[in-house]
Parts: sequence; C-alpha cells; structure tokens
Amino acid sequence: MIEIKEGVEFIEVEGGKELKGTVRISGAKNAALPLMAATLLTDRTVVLNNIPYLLDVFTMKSLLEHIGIEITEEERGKFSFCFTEVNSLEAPYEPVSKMRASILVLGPMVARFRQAKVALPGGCSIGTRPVDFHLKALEKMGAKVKVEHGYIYAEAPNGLKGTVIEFPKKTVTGTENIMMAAVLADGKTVLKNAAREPEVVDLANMLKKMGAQIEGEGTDTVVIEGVKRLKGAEHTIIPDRIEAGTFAVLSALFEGSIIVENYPSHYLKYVHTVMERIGISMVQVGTDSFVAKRSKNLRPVRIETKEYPYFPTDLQAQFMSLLSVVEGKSVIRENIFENRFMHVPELRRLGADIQINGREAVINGVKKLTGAPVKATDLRASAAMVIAGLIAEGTTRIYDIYHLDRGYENIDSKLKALGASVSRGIE
Ligand SMILES: CC(=O)N[C@H]1[C@@H](OP(=O)(O)OP(=O)(O)OC[C@H]2O[C@@H](n3ccc(=O)[nH]c3=O)[C@H](O)[C@@H]2O)O[C@H](CO)[C@@H](O)[C@@H]1O
Ligand SMILES: C=C(OP(=O)(O)O)C(=O)O
Repeated sequence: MIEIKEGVEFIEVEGGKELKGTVRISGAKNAALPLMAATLLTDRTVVLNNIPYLLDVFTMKSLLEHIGIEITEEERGKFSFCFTEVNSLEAPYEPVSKMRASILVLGPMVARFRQAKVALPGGCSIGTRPVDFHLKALEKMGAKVKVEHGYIYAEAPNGLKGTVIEFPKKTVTGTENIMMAAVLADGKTVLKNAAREPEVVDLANMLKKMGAQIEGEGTDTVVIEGVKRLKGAEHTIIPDRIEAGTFAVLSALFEGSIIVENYPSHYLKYVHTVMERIGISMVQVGTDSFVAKRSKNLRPVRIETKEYPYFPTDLQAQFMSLLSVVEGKSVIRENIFENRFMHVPELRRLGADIQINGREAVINGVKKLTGAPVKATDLRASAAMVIAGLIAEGTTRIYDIYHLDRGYENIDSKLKALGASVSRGIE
C-alpha cells in the first residue's frame, strides 16, 4: 500500500553523484489501469500479474472495490479480481477526481449493467482533457448520456448495439473504454482512427483471453464482434515504456553506467531514432537489458510529440531535461496536450535556458544546471525534475512530489540502488 501524508511532501535530490548499476522496469501504469477496469466485464476471476504499486493503481483498486469487486493480493504484483455482487453503479467524485483513468469504468459498467454514474475525471492538468469522444461513442451505441452536476449519467436499458465509430482524434482511454463497451454489445463495432498504443493492444489481448472477439488491435481500425459473456483469465501486464524511456535518459546522462532491465525496446523504436540523432544508442546487453552508449558530444534535435508509434508526449518533459544540457538549440513541439510545458519555468529555476513559443519550446543547451527548489507540476514533469536534479550541481528540493508516486513504482529505492542521494520530507 502507498501512504498519503499530510502537508507538502518533497523529495530532495543531491546532484552530481555518479549513478551506476541496474534498474528493473515495472509493469505499465497505463496498461494496468484499463486491465483492472476490464475485470468489471465478467463474474469470473481475473488474475493480473506484474501490477505496479502506484497511487493510481490503488485508486483504481478502491474504485473497483466500491463498485463490488473483491480484490486479493496473491503475492507481490499478483492480484485476483472477483466480481461477486454489485455494490454501487456509481464512481464517486473522490477517487475519480484524483485520476483521469477512472473514466475507464464507464464503458464496462454500461456494457455489463446497462447503467453507470461516473464523476467527470481529474488527473494531470496538462490540458482541458474532455471525455466527449467517449460519451459520443456510447451514445452512438445506443446509450442515453447526460452530464449534470459534475457527473456523467449513462444508461442503455436495452443494451449497447454495435456500430461504426470514428474518433475525431486519436484517444487512448477513449479507444479502451469503447473497446470494453463493445465486447459485450449486440453485433459488430468498428472503431476507426483508433489509438495504436501498446497498452491498447495489451487490453485487447487480455479481453481475447476472456473470450472477446477483437481484430485489428494495434492498427487504426479495430473490429469487435460482441459476445454474450466473458470468462476469467490470467494476464501479465507489459513493461512500462515510459518508465523505461525515463531511465534510458538517465543511462545516457550517466555515460552508460545504468543498465535498464526488462526494457521494452520494441515499444521505443521511434524514441530510439530520436536518441540516435542526439548521439545516444540503446545497446542490448542481456535478454531484456539495455544500456545507453553515447557519443562524446551530444547534438541538439527537434522533437515533435505524436501518437504511437511516434514520440510519446509522456516522455517530452524528461527529454527536455536532457536537452537542456546539450549544447546548441533544440526544439520540442507538443502536439497532444495544449498545456504540457509547466515544467519549463521549473527547469529555468535550475538554470536551463528555455523559451516557450506557442506549442514549441526552444531549448538553448547550457553547460550545467544548478540545484534549486522546484515544483513537480504533473507526473512526467516530476520525473523531469528528478532527472534535472540528479545532474544539477547542489541540492534540488522538489515539492508536490505525490505526482511522481502516481506513475513511478519505488522510484526512491530504484534511484538509491543506483547510488543517488534522494530523501523525502514534509513541510
Ligand atoms: C491513463 C492513460 O492511458 N493516460 C494516457 C492517455 O491519456 P488519455 O487517454 O486521457 O489521452 P487521449 O489519448 O484521450 O488524449 C489525446 C488528445 O485527445 C483529446 N481528447 C481526448 C478524449 C476526448 O474525449 N476528447 C478529446 O478532445 C485530449 O484532450 C488530447 O488532446 O493517453 C495520453 C496520450 O498518449 C497519455 O499522455 C496519458 O498518459
Ligand atoms: C498524463 C499521464 O497520466 P494520466 O493520463 O493518468 O493523467 C501520464 O501517465 O503521463
């Protein structure tokens, strides 16, 4: 269990220590959350392995328990989910407001129980992040949906019907939510302009083990033939490509002294092409272990975030920390979220030279960063601050660090094992 403490929690990072050793990548947050929500689709037991111990995972656990799922920790990282009786068809404000992915209970609840009341979701404030595509898709499948007093009310008394849904823009949780709704709908659902992220594919793989009929996952057209019921299954969650990318950046900054184990290189192919342009190669040193090899002088680059298989927005902040010490002018364009540069003023406190110009950040590499008090403004921004703090001269105190615990399992112990000086406190 993860403890939430009173007051403003911070992490203090002592920069300039040589990091080396091996770090193991955990299960993916963004796969674990939809897979946990999918357990609402059956009355049989589902067992999930490789669940990361993250705040978001425990928020999803409480939400599912509130709805009526009995969740047992069989061993570390292995949980069984058994839906015995419906306790509530409401996902209340308290857990939902903490986590964007709570919206993922909507599709399964409407599909299986024909009604749901779900608070409008919260999560990282990196943009307005509406859920209109989820709601319009459910309406097209025959649900009546209204949003009132901060809650989404959806009902489909005669069940959901398969149809063709074209998302106006690619949406990861939207694709997952509607895929889960469609597996129990009557007839065929075609999802066009679907998200292709590995986490969407992981969800489809588990749903197929449960008896769902899905084709085309991982492409932008997914076809789902609804079935009457789903059975139980056991599934192992894929490694977290964003945590892996975060440690790849550290491996590069510490001259290849950090070996990253359980590294899902196949999900990071595009990221690797960007790294190659900077002068960094991820080299395989074991079955699933990789290490960064870098040229003496790293080169500035232009990066644009884009849906999978391209450069993930969830690695943008961490790469900005790296580029802030790469000599020359780099540019990062954020195409997915309109407010995902909140780490820029914080990096500037550490001495980075970065200007924002609309959707683009222009980074002029400096020779070194220097420690300062900063704020973790969102999940990946927190990781960017930790990276910057580790390479800065002196001490960096990062406030509002709870964001980090939403997405990085045991980050303190993983970093300490590499020789970093990190400690937590409360002010
Ligand atoms: C739990 C989870 O998996 N979170 C990930 C997921 O978030 P999430 O699924 O919330 O992000 P989306 O893919 O839905 O968002 C993509 C874009 O579509 C817009 N949009 C989305 C839905 C909608 O109904 N209307 C709408 O306008 C969003 O505001 C955003 O601009 O994908 C993001 C993009 O890779 C990642 O940063 C998040 O880490
Ligand atoms: C933005 C993220 O998470 P969420 O969608 O859960 O807010 C993230 O994982 O970087």
